[in-house]
Amino acid sequence: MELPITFEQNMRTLLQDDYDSYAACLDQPMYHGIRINTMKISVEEFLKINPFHLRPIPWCENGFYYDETLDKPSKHPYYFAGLYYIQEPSAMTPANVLPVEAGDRVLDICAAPGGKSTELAAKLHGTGLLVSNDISASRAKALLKNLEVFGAENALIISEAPYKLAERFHEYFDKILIDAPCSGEGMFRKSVSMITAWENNGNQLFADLQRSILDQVVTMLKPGGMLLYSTCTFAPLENEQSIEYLLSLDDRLELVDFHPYEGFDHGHPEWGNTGNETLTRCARLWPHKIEGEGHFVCLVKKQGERDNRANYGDYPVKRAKLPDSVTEFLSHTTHEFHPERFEISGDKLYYIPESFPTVRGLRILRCGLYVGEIKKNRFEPSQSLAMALTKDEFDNCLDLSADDTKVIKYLKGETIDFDDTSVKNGYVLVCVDGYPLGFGKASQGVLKNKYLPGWRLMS
Ligand SMILES: C[S@@+](CC[C@H](N)C(=O)[O-])C[C@H]1O[C@@H](n2cnc3c(N)ncnc32)[C@H](O)[C@@H]1O
Repeated sequence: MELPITFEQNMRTLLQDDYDSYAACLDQPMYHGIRINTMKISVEEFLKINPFHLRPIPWCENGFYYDETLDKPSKHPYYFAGLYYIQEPSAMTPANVLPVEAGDRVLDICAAPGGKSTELAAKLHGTGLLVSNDISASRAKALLKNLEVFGAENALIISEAPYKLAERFHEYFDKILIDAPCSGEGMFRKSVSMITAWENNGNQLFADLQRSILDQVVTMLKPGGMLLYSTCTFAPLENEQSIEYLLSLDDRLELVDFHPYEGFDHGHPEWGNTGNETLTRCARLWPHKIEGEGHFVCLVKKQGERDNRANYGDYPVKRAKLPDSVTEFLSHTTHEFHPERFEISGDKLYYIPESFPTVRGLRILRCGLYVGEIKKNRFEPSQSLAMALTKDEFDNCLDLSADDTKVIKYLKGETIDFDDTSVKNGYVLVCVDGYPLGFGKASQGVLKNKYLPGWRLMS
């Protein structure tokens, strides 16, 4: 692969004798992975129904390599059921390393399109709060979709500049992930357009951006909380030196040693400016040392006592009496809903997470779970509700097997005929091998398609 001369010189300086094996590996095919959504299915259960050629990714319990010459996971119905996320293997490390606990308030500040947020949501498993933010409104829409497909109910999806969040969320979060915008030197094998972008932008532009994000993020972390910084680039200016900058912002911050996986390199104090030996606690993933494209990852703790009692919500839910049409619909599901957390906004019904902040004035894409639309005398359940349910939680399901041609027809938005006599007229939760895909409306063996038009399978 032809690399920019300056980049090559930089890498030769960093890698020295290893440079040739790095350059040679760029001519090999890249690695592809899927990460199982443990909120919907355990790894063990997935492996029982797995249709792909999988191999475990050593550093991620729920991550697997697939064979892209044989497998097309983005076309499989299980993808539409949210059973996994397609992700470059080394990019699985950050959300895997951040020790998210049940009930945590978690911020993912550069979250789109959701590769890490979907795993953070799975780790929270419906507890606590996930605030997923991305400054790009268009990218935040993809983030929203991916979190909805995953079945996340407890997410607040925002598109704001970090300073706007810092004004609102002082020492608010238990865990923060900063998957920083970067020069993407670990993406060259994935896309040659990244090489052109590198030539146009260089490293300094991103180093400045990273520092401006770190300035804000550090004030939002609770004492006793942890933050994880990651990039998919190799330049010390955007890695060790960004961390030196971060550590200079607050005396309470210190690097945490996390389990060193085989093949991971440590951070390099000699590539920084301060000689801080604890930089060895960072991890570097190199594409010539592991089966992945490369990453930089480090975990930082803010010393102090963590006050978990502060994890209450201050969101003033405007409790409204639910219309009969909603109550009737909800009588068909055993999904756990606390009546005091429903909110009606216009004709839309939302279910607000327990720990929820006041969000007025922020550019919000979603507050909690969008449950559905209240029409004149009826209620239309949403696609996101279907994705948040399990098959057992709805009393009228049409369960199809993955190789049934009706599944693809359903995903394409077509009306389907069925002969399952146990399916009653009215709303039906359509499932593939027991995992929900969306709703339909049945009448005498014909299913009117309610799969969200924007999500439909195109080819
Ligand atoms: C490396 S990507 C994030 C990838 C994402 N974490 C994932 O795993 O799917 C960096 C993201 O940072 C966003 N970004 C750039 N500048 C930002 C800023 N000042 N504040 C928040 N997000 C920013 C970009 O829009 C981009 O989506």
